[in-house]
Amino acid sequence: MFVKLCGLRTESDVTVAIETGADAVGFVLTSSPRQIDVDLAARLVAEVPADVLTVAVVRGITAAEAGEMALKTGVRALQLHGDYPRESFDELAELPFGLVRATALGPETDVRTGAFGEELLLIDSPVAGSGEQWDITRLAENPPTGKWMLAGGLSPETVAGAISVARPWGVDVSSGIESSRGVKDHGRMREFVLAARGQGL
Ligand SMILES: O=C(O)c1ccccc1N[C@@H]1O[C@H](COP(=O)(O)O)[C@@H](O)[C@H]1O
Repeated sequence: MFVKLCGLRTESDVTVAIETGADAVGFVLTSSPRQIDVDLAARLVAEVPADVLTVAVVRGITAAEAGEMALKTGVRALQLHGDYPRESFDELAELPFGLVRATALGPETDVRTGAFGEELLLIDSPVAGSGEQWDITRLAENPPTGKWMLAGGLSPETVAGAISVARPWGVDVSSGIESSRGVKDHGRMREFVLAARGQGL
């Protein structure tokens, strides 16, 4: 199970994420309690070994702005969160990082990974980064294909059950591994990765 830990803000967050064996780490560059600036993100990205995917997470800015920020940080992937159109992905296609299309599940959502040219698809709750759970049984009506990650209200306590219902390729979490909004709980980061890989208590 591919595991992404998102919203890291400090060197110790990054160190612990790497220790847990997480496959990917996310840095939020736009408005959020977890937002960090490009310079700090670049410093944290530089601490991450090559076998861990580094992801810049953005919402509510143009594709051009997102591409410029991602380039400055040196991340290997850019997560476009929200309703970015196909044209935004086309605009960013030649840049030297992969693209993650992050969207909530609606009746018209294209749930085929790669439909917009992205490498990974992320299906999230309607309010990204809120920690709110959503009805993942709806995925059965419109099952995603390819490499797709499940997010939205996951936690060490819920992730194993969510995986058994939704059968994603990977999982992504932010709120569920925090002690308070924006502050990562290193114990919960460890518990989450273990639980996602079926090694929880
Ligand atoms: O984490 C944020 O603050 C955030 C802000 C803007 C866009 C995306 C954001 N996070 C993404 O939301 C999910 C995690 O949600 P949850 O907090 O676990 O419910 C994950 O995809 C993050 O990349």
